[in-house]
Amino acid sequence: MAFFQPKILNQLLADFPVVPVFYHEDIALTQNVIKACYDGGMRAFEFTNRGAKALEVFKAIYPFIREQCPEMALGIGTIFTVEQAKIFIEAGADFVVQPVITAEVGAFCQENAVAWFPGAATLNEIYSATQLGAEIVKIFPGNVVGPGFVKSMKGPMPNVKVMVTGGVEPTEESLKQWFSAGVTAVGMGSQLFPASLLASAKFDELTHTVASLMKYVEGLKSKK
Ligand SMILES: O=C(O)C(=O)C[C@H](O)[C@H](O)COP(=O)(O)O
Repeated sequence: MAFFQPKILNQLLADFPVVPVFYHEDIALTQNVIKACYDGGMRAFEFTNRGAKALEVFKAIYPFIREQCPEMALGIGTIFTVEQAKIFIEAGADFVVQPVITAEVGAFCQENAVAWFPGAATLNEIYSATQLGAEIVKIFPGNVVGPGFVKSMKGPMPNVKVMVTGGVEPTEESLKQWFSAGVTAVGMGSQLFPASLLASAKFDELTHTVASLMKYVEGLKSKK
């Protein structure tokens, strides 16, 4: 059973609206990354199902998070099937992220009281996702559609909440553009965790970057 129920998770994303998206097969490195993100103020972490060791690493980071980062939710991304959703939910996933919409995955998450963030890149897909029960729809790939897409989409669908991922840059300018376009949250992966940073193991630097991004977003939200 998920530690964070969907309603609480959705609020957590709205309150801490920058979500790190990460995969690595090294458990210790992944734990260091998680702790750095937590210390910098992030409260939801998306680990992606992108490699053969995804389940093994997930099972190791779950207890680490519960012990060392008690206010952080752990989700699983890159889920396509119910079988995949099932094994990660059994391993403790608080939320399930998809690059696509699989209605059966949505239904399975709802039956198990786990927050579900399906991926959409068109208005039809966004609409379908909400009809299937998604409270926050992931817009992916963000760098392809751009902030203008979110702004225009909010015209006919002002109440739909979106989290954009894919190519989101960890800079103030990029955050300003996305949040002023109307996103509820953003996810960021490769640009927040460049290979050079992971190789140098400068986790203090990561905490510092995360803290300044979170502070900047807090400022953007309070201006609204
Ligand atoms: O597959 C999923 O379920 C995902 O969540 C996809 C990720 O959001 C992006 O791969 C992150 O993109 P970058 O920030 O460009 O690294």
